[in-house]
Amino acid sequence: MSRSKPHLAVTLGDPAGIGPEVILKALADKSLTSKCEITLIGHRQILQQTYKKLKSISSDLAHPDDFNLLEIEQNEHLDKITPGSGNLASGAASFAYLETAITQTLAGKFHAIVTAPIAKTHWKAAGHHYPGQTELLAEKAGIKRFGMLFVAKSPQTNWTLRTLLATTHIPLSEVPTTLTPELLSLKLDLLIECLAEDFGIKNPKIAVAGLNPHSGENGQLGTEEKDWIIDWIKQQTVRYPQLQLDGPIPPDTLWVKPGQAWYNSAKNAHDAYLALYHDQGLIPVKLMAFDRAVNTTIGLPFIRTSPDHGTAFDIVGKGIADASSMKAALQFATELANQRLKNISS
Ligand SMILES: NC(=O)C1=CN([C@@H]2O[C@H](COP(=O)(O)OP(=O)(O)OC[C@H]3O[C@@H](n4cnc5c(N)ncnc54)[C@H](O)[C@@H]3O)[C@@H](O)[C@H]2O)C=CC1
Ligand SMILES: NCC(=O)COP(=O)(O)O
Repeated sequence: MSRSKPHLAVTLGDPAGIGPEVILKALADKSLTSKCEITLIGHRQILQQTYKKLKSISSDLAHPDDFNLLEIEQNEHLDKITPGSGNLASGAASFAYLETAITQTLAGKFHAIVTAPIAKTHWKAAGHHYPGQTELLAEKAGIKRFGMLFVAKSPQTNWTLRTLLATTHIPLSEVPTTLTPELLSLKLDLLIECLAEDFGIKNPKIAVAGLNPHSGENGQLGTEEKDWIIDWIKQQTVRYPQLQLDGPIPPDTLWVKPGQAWYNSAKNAHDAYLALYHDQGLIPVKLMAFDRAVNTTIGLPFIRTSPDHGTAFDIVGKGIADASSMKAALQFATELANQRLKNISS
């Protein structure tokens, strides 16, 4: 693949959700599309329906015919897709879009995949039992080390919030037993590699959240910190002498400094935050940056980014879906691809 601009595969996500809308809105932004080449992966009929429905209520909307489209041939259920309510048909379609994007990317056709959101329940209805797109990407790429990282740049201070989730789509009750020193070491290794390779941060400052209120208050409010998290943190500074690893920081106060860095001044903020479970990391991310955070899968042999939001079935067809996070996902994929191409050539 030799191109002057990164070539991005953009999957439509669940065709009954807001994916097609935020994609057409994002692609109307020429400052984005001039920096990359785009191939959409999905069904032309879905894009045309979205365009027809929204063109009178949404001023900034790209015409689907202006972009390359890799049409998915699997279309026997297409007439059963109802905008605003996903089902087996929309789950089967969104799965096929991503599968195709991965196969083509592994074959060297694209530098990066940008995915619109899917609904996990509809994948399940279609017989695809994955917690999310992340796990399908990892499985098809043949890797076991991967992580879900959220990245957002503050419009106020230009500071970048980076939050890695140690565990993702599992019930809260399974978090304490899923978290192990081995799992945390794997996620930390990935984070350190990613900070160096993609962000040029060689001596990172990383903060680790506690699991329990007040990080357990010396075992009174939970014992995981006392039992092993505190020791694990000490061991990592031996493994990585260049690393500043702070924690376990009580999970409520952990987010005070990133909040200050986001709105006011980046003094004393960390380069990245390791949250121990989904909502511990994503509530602050979405509070600060719902309109611009990007979900990226680290550890893959290719780039994958996605907006931070879901399918938003409740607002489909109203023309009110905000495309900023999709724009940020396209922008970030382009930046990462350029950075990696630069790393290869230097
Ligand atoms: N990357 C992905 O594929 C993701 C998929 N999901 C999936 O999405 C489905 C719905 O999940 P929810 O928890 O309801 O989250 P959601 O993000 O779809 O919606 C939450 C609320 O935010 C609003 N919203 C979301 N995106 C918006 C946008 N771009 N502009 C304006 N308003 C927006 C929605 O209308 C809704 O009120 C689930 O099946 C979930 O699995 C959720 C998050 C990420
Ligand atoms: N909450 C994040 C999310 O649902 C993203 O999942 P994935 O589909 O990117 O694995």
